[in-house]
Amino acid sequence: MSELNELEKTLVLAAAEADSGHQEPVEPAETKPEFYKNLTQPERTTSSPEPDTPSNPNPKKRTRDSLEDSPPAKCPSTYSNVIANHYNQLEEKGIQERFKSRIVYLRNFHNWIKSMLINEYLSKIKTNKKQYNAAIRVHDMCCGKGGDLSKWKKGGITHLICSDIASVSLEQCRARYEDIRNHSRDRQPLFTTEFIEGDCTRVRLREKYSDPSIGLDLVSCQFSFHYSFESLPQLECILRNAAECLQPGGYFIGTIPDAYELVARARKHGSQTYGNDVYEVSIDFDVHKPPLFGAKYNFQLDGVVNNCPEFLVYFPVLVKLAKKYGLRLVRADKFQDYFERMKEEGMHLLRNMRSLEGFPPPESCRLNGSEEDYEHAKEYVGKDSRRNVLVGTLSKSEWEVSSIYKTFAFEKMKRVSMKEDGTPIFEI
Ligand SMILES: C[S@@+](CC[C@H](N)C(=O)[O-])C[C@H]1O[C@@H](n2cnc3c(N)ncnc32)[C@H](O)[C@@H]1O
Repeated sequence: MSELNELEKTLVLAAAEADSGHQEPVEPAETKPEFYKNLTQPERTTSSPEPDTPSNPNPKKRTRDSLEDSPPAKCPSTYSNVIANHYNQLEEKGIQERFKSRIVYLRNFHNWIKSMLINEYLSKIKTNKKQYNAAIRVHDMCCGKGGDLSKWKKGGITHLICSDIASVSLEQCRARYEDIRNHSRDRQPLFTTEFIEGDCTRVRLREKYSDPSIGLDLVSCQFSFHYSFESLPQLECILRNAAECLQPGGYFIGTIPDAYELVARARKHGSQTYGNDVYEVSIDFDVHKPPLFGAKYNFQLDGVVNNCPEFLVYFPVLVKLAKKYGLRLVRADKFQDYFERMKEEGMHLLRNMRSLEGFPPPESCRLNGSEEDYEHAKEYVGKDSRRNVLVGTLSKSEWEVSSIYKTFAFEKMKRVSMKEDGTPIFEI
């Protein structure tokens, strides 16, 4: 059996072991037909609804010309400062420190997922460009400290807009970019950049672009989109930011926690708080009646105290509302399914990025987790008749975290006409 198959099998095994309760989708309480009606009939909705109680989006009749051109939604000031402060205060850890972390392979594995997702959609964009070497313009929305800069470099893009609410992270991103540029020995010039500090759930970012008429090919929002589900106006605002400068055929991609998974685990454990030695989720809403917006929970990873609230992303609402902004869902995959689909193509990168832990560990090394965390790998190796079989895996605890997440990709539709009231109509 090839090494490739071994890796696959072991990871699949880990997934099965860490079965996180694949249950029937959990329907939030407020999937009211009127709400959907309003989402499907843009002319009857408002771009600035009443500050919502999550269960009552309370749409009013729209007064502005078009959904895309309406002003940023007004929403109550709630958690944005808390979130910005949290990220501003995060310590910048060196590579050595990061490598000692209990969740080093989990972080690397998530980085691999992001790399594969970015490559997948950059490849589609390049294929669709008629002109060889055509410019590729990207917006890394909620870019953080610039963890994806090297991915953009490898992807050969032309221009990158980096935006984030946390000024300290954005400065670190800028410094990282300068560092890459100063150390770049490539003959090809590195992509150009612009950095925008702002809350993408409350501010129209286009007004801050150096060229507001820019046509973007890709908008990427990694591990951040869920912050927008605090309220309907915030979701509307981020969707408009994602969509309005995308060219038809361009993509909006990202990674988010899967609401079904978070709620199903709470129900399975019969508790608002659950987790293992590397993560803990504390849910702040009724898991039997989750609201559409503002379903707040706390996600703590690797024992780091975290008072930063996160919000459940109810995916069907995202898909419905995205259509209003001309975004059509292309696909969404749980991380384990995305891995299944991409593992062969990404096997080389998986190794290079050290995204899996070797089992059994080499003599001089210790396992990252406890012995029980590798029972699945032990069992697998034990069943193999060959001697000295080495497999790549994630510890069960880390896999339980990874299997919470999913990828998504939307494509920007062509705007074909406009209703009398200015509502755009997109090609389906
Ligand atoms: C988990 S980090 C992810 C950073 C980066 N995308 C990555 O994958 O490495 C989440 C980021 O989202 C940013 N963020 C959260 N809410 C935001 C908002 N409303 N507007 C802009 N950025 C936001 C945070 O400041 C933080 O940098």
